[in-house]
Amino acid sequence: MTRVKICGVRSAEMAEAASAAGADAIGFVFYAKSSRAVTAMEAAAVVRETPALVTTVGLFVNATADEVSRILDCCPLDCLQFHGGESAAFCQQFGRPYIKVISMRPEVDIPAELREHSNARAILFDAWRADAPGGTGDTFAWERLPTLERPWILAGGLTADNVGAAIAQLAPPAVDVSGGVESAPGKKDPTRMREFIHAVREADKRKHEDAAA
Ligand SMILES: O=C(O)c1ccccc1NCC(=O)[C@H](O)[C@H](O)COP(=O)(O)O
Repeated sequence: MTRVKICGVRSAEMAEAASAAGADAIGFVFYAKSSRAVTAMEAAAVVRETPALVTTVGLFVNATADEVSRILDCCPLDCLQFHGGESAAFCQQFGRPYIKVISMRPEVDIPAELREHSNARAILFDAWRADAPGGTGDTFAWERLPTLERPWILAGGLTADNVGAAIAQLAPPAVDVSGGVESAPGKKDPTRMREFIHAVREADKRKHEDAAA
């Protein structure tokens, strides 16, 4: 079954709606320039209310170690996600599993990134844009993805309309969505979250049926 991460959750209501829709994980954006940014205290209040089996993920973009540690002091996140140029040594110092993002800029050296982050719990492939490190709603050319024998997550411009094709073509272990399940920047929409996860489950079902045929 394809796992689903909903990124950019800002309130207990959004977390509850994501969980009710069937999300496996929710992400909190600790990047002040984002319309989805939350403070450590805001995220901590949501994490306290999040059902036990939903994984909570904190996103950082070239934050300092002090900033990450201060957030972890008050917000018991399950996992960290790094969207900038962070080294493996930086990502591993917090004693939490981490997801490393590879932004698909034209010149990215994917094998080198994979080697550097060989201890990452998962690799997330996202679209690249010079003026924003993530959550852009842009897709990228999926044929650029490497074949991987380790956990990875597909992100970048996913919606209820294209996630089925992504699963059929690429069989990602997990998908990540933000803008595609919003009604306005930073506002997660319960109906869109349900539609997105329904599309994921339908694609999983088709894959299962095809494999059995
Ligand atoms: O969501 C943001 O605003 C954001 C800002 C800075 C770094 C990362 C950010 N989001 C990270 C995510 O994991 C998004 O879900 C991912 O980039 C996909 O976003 P979208 O294309 O809108 O589905």
